[in-house]
Amino acid sequence: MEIGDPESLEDGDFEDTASALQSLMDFTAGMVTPVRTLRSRYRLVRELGAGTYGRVLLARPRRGGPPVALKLLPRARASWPTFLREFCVGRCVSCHSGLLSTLAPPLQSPHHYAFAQEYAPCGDLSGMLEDRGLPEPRLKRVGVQLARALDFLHARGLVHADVKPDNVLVFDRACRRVALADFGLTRPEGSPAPAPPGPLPSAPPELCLLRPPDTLALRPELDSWGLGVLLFCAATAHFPWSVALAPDPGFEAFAIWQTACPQPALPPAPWDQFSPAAQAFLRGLLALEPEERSRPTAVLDWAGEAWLGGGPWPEVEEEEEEELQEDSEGGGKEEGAGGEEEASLDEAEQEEEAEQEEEGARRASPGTP
Ligand SMILES: Nc1ncnc2c1ncn2[C@@H]1O[C@H](COP(=O)(O)OP(=O)(O)OP(=O)(O)O)[C@@H](O)[C@H]1O
Repeated sequence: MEIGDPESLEDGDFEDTASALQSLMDFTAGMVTPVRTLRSRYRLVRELGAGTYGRVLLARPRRGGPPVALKLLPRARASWPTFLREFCVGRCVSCHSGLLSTLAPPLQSPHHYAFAQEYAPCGDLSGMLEDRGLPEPRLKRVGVQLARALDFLHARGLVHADVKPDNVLVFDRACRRVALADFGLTRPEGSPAPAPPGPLPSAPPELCLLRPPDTLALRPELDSWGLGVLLFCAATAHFPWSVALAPDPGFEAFAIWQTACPQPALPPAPWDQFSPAAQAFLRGLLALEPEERSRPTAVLDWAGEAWLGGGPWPEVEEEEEEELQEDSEGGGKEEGAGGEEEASLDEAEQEEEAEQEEEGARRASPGTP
């Protein structure tokens, strides 16, 4: 069975998905290409970002072709199965435009595991939200694309488990294409999820309440909550709370609104800046009880309605004007599209240099351990 086959996963069968993924990982283990240095394959241009587990570099394949985002997992921190799982999940879901494509072959150098992914020229969504939220047309595009992407993952028995603005990559400033990335925590539905290492604003209450060593079986409802928080962030440029637990004041006000019976005529701030349609789907995605939560595709039912107050939105004029502006400034252009100087040595290159030097030294003195 392939994990990309929804027919065989009608019941979201954990055993089937987990064993299919394990088989794929076993097979892929024999295909990981050893390289003496990553620079033999790629020209490393600059760092795109860094996360908990690794770093991502803009890189140009030496064989030619478009620039890629090279994800490096230091072998000192990432285990072999962790690397294989992230690569295999990424490959399996690469056919969906709302999920970032992972490119073969996976590589291992003396210090890193690595694989390439398609490069998103506009970076991640959190970078677009520094000052203000997205205007309505872009917000809707983000919501619709991510709802479909999550539905695709869930239909294959997988739970992303890390839906947040940092993990949404943007290909153009109008958000005509965005893709969910970072499959480092993606697991078959039903897998045990540990308590988060610290308070996370995108984690649902059931995960925030978990105390080590307890675990929680991963369900798609975890991603529904992540999508609800993400859409709030995309609209307002803020998280609704620091953590989804009392006594966080933002969360308490929301929880009182969610459970009030009868419902008050007006929602509390900041939820009152959303239209009644958006309030309805956000309350569904952010239901406090996981079993009452809407599927991500609930967003699609409301795509024809206004989501924000303050409209009407001059969609065509606004977007076209901005795109023209970007074109004239060269924004969204393929970066490193040939002819550029190789970047001065950054940290990753220095590491690679060190690898080469170490190896040279070992060869020069064969008796040294
Ligand atoms: N394909 C890409 N194109 C452009 N930028 C990227 C790409 N992939 C990653 N980045 C940038 O690098 C950052 C870190 O990437 P990623 O989330 O994959 O790393 P991570 O170590 O798994 O992070 P986390 O701590 O969230 O687990 C992203 O938030 C983004 O800013």
